Amino acid sequence: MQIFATEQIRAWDEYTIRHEPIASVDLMERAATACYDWLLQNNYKGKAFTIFCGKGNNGGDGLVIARLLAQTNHAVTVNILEFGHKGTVDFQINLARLHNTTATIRFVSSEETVHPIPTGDVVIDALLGSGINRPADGLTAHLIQHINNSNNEVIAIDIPSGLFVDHSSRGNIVIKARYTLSFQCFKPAFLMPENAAGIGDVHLLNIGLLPGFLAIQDSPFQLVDQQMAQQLLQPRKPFSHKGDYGHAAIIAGSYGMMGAAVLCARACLRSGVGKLTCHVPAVGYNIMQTSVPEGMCKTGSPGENDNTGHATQEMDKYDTIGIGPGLGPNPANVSLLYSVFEQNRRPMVIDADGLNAIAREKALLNKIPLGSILTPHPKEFERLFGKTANDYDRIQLALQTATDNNLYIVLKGRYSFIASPDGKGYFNSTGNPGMASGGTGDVLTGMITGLLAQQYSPLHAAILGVFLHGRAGDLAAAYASQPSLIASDLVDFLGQAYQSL
Ligand SMILES: NC(=O)C1=CN([C@@H]2O[C@H](COP(=O)(O)OP(=O)(O)OC[C@H]3O[C@@H](n4cnc5c(N)ncnc54)[C@H](OP(=O)(O)O)[C@@H]3O)[C@@H](O)[C@H]2O)[C@H](O)CC1
Ligand SMILES: [K+]
Repeated sequence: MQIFATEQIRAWDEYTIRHEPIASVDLMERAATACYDWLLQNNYKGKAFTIFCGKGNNGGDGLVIARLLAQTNHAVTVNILEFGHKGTVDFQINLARLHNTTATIRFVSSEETVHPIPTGDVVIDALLGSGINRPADGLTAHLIQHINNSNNEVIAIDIPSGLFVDHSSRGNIVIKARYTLSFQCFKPAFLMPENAAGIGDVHLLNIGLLPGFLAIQDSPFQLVDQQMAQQLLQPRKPFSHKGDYGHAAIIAGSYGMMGAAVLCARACLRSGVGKLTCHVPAVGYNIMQTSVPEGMCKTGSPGENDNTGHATQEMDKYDTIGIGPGLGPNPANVSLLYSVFEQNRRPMVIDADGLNAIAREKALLNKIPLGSILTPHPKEFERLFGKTANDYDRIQLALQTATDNNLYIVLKGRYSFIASPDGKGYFNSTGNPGMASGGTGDVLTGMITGLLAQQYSPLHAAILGVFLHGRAGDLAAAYASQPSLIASDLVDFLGQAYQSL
């Protein structure tokens, strides 16, 4: 699914108006009716509503919702924020239509004319939508704060008022919504952690914008959804053997952190790899052989209770390598990476302490095999590439770094972001907060490594890996719960995640 910026959303509206064809006021009716239907289907039937409208088309949506609610015997009060002009044409048409209903209409022209919001009323926020072009200030900001301070439940239409669609809103005064009812496609603002406090749960409503637009409009950002993941999945061949699915190596683990190696290796196996060799220090030999019997195991100094030595011979024989989970903050990681990068020039996966070693020894960045996948969480990303002012800048920096170094960067988070060297970015749609616990990243590294070994391209391995990882988390959380979810569950549910595609 494409993710569009403000101008593209506007262009899609216009395309639909022209080609369907449909009058813009009727498209507004359709959008607002979708919101009204959502309210009735989600236990808001019979409630009282206080609706705040600006004088743009977002406000117009609010007026239509008000009319539909009033016509079905809901108590509705509409507060219209005076912008000092008459409002858009569709706003005016719908204001005239609203006058014929039982809705109470008030105009808010100063702080003195702001009424308290009755306790228990559901607030609909239709002050500002995608037409916002500056931070809310003055009376607009006052109204937003008034709504936020009321403790009433707020449902934002299209986007919480005050939030910019496609650039940072840091410092803005923004509506804090319980739900955001938005139209047709995700907006970049919904995917940024910095906006988490305002957007609540986002529900996308289909308002019938014409799909033909998607063929003529490219977007640098896409949402990885079921359809995209399905298209990437390669079926297994009927007459195949383990040699057809690649030989992966996992270089991981240290004293006290062998669990990371186990999780990573088990995830790699479950992803469908043909053969796996685990490179761990001697201290972890028994652990690996017992916990991951399907994998082979190599240690740096066999027989010794050695914490540091990872075998580095014959690295070139692997189709790919996943390196980093649980290596620990060991200075020897730097020379380990030099050795691995020198011997094997195929795309590989680098995570955790592998990334931290590169952050320490920046010269390693130029040695990484082209097309490799880096999987940092935000802190690791910062150590590697520096601080950014906001989430949008971080995404731009990830894209720039991916392009400059011919690498893929998987920036882990609620909507993990994959930066591709061609300048395109992919936000993953699966996953849940239950996955915010130790070891889930090690599982992801194992999965992507396994997919790379099976000859998925780096981009496809990264996309499918993050999608399946999140899906496994969603299935595990549905089976038990989010708080109880642990990284091993992701490995256990990976089979069902594949099945769900
Ligand atoms: N397909 C769809 O997505 C549909 C969306 N619809 C709805 O339309 C809005 C977008 O409507 P638009 O009229 O373009 O914009 P807004 O209503 O968001 O804003 C209107 C004007 O407000 C002014 N503005 C901008 N920023 C501020 C601010 N910080 N404070 C005060 N006023 C502000 C600005 O005008 P100026 O002349 O003052 O610059 C805006 O133009 C979309 O969000 C949907 O809700 C349609 O219903 C159809 C389908
Ligand atoms: K809004």
